[in-house]
Amino acid sequence: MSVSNTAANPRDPESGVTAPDTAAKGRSTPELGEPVFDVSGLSVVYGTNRAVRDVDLKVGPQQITAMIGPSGCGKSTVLRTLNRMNDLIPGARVEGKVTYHGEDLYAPEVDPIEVRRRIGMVFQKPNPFPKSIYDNVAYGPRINGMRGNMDEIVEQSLTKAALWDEVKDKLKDNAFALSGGQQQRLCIARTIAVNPEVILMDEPCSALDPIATLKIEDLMYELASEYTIVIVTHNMQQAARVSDRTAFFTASVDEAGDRFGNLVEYDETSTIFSKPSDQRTEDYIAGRFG
Ligand SMILES: Nc1ncnc2c1ncn2[C@@H]1O[C@H](COP(=O)(O)OP(=O)(O)OP(=O)(O)O)[C@@H](O)[C@H]1O
Repeated sequence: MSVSNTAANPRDPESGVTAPDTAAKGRSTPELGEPVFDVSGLSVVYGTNRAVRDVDLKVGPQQITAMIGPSGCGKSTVLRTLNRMNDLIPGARVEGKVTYHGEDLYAPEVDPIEVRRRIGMVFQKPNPFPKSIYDNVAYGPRINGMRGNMDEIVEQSLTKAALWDEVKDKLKDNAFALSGGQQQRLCIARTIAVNPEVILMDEPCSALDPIATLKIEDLMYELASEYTIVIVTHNMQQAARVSDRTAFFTASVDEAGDRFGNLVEYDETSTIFSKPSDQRTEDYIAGRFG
């Protein structure tokens, strides 16, 4: 599959992309632009359970898209469809369409390993390898056979992950010696090191204290000038602070009594939080359920 990295940067005033006034952190919300992902009629089935149904969602380039909603409404499931992580779950089946730069992500000729290199993922709990800080970052480039100066790749990745200054004098130390917040930034550096275009984040701050959380949020904001970021978060304030667009999911019950997740509303974050069009979104934002 070919990948276009040439989309105009909506955060760059010189790029010709106009921005309406809104939003998180007092910055403008970029136009959606040419979608990186176009999800249509997406359902995910686990065994016989159609856990998520009929999701339509477009993710714009170099911006932060947040998925929020009550527990079990399918946020992580939908996130995993964006880099085919669901392939790794026995019994999971994806129906509908997910395109990445216009190409079917689930076409038979698409290599899921290559998909996961271009579309990286950061998980809820920091999960560094039991290796040195250096080797954690160098691991991906090495197994991908990337050429270039490894010291430079490691330094650049750690710098982009806002960790270089804290670890540059102890690169040979074991990654487990770092704090939780540092370990999560190391995992982000490890993701960046293989040169992805997209970073998916599944509740990346839920295991972190408030200060480490704010550092990761600042980092997300920095990274969004270069990467497309999709984040699942339980923390509504976090979605409001960092994201450009927010998708609100909920869990519904069908006629047969089966529970399923569905997308209620997707819009600019400022709209979702100030004038949502669906009562369920308003209730959730107001803390009336979920
Ligand atoms: N690996 C799996 N095998 C079977 N069912 C699963 C699996 N992962 C998720 N599900 C089911 O899919 C539904 C959606 O779960 P998912 O974890 O995507 O929701 P979520 O909104 O991310 O929840 P949370 O906020 O609690 O993490 C749930 O009913 C869950 O039980």
